[in-house]
Amino acid sequence: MTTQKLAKGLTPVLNHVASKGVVVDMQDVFQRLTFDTTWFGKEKKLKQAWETLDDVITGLIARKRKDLSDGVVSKDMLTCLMTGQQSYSGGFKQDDKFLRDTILNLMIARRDMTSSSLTWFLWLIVTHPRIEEKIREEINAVVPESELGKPRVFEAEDTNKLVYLHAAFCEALRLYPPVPFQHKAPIKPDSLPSGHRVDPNMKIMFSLYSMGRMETIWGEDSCEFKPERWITDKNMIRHEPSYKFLSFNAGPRTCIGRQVAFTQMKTVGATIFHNYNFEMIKCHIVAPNVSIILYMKHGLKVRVTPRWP
Ligand code: HEM
Repeated sequence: MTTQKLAKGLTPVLNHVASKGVVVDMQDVFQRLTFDTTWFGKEKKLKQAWETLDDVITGLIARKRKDLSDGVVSKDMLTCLMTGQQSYSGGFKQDDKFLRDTILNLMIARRDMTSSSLTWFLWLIVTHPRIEEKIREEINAVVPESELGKPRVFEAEDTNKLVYLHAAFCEALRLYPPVPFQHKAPIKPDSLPSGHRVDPNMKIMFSLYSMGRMETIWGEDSCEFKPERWITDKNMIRHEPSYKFLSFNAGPRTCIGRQVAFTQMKTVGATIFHNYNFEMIKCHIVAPNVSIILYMKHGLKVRVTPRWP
């Protein structure tokens, strides 16, 4: 699913729930949106599911290999991986098992991380009206005058100038990292900067969730949702080192989908806040679940109303 389709796929669903006046779980909507796996039924055994995925992915790789040998070169991630372009693959050609695992990773990573981020982001914005207003002001400034006050689906190109929206996503990811904790093991005995000795039998756990809220890392207002902290005096996104802002991991296994994720999230963010108002359901409890992905335990139940007739 391309970035544009992601935002386009959302509007018919939201128009429908708005017209019926029903309560909708936006976490569920975002999860369905970001991963189209209807062909991969829940009742299937894991082995069968793996074989199906294997067949599909092997077919994709074979088709791409034929395209490449016929001289058809397109600008997608699989082409980059297969032709060994530096930015995606580290500059060497990949074997089929590596390609298959990477494609699977891309499919799964996309669904879980992006839908988790969108869910927390939406909740944070709806519960911070001042920030919601600023996001809408910024969105209005990029909409051509002839299209103001009308429904609109945003595309990747529209989102380049949305600095405040980008900052709001960074801030949501800082406070609610979709991967809330990680572990690493040293390949040989070593000592940490703290002086603690570590060896290959040990696993070092660290909590990204806690690190995103530590005063020693982010300052006294570390627990506040404040997109402004990400914006420089020149109205650009402030660069934070990946070992400080760890939501995309750091080092050699860092997320390769970071830019794609921001573009997708911004097209969805701009589209939903331009077109709809969201109202939280009273008494609905928003709480994180205990899992390797930071979902909302009870989903995100809201009512949706269109902003334009
Ligand atoms: C907000 C959205 C996203 C977040 C927060 C995120 C975060 C992460 C994190 C923390 C890892 C490291 C996982 C680990 O070491 O166990 C990772 C890896 C990865 N991500 Fe993302 N990701 C996001 C979106 C995406 C998207 C949209 C794609 C694909 C287009 C993607 C592709 C990948 C891949 C392929 C890896 C594995 C890299 C490797 O192991 O070499 N991610 N991501």
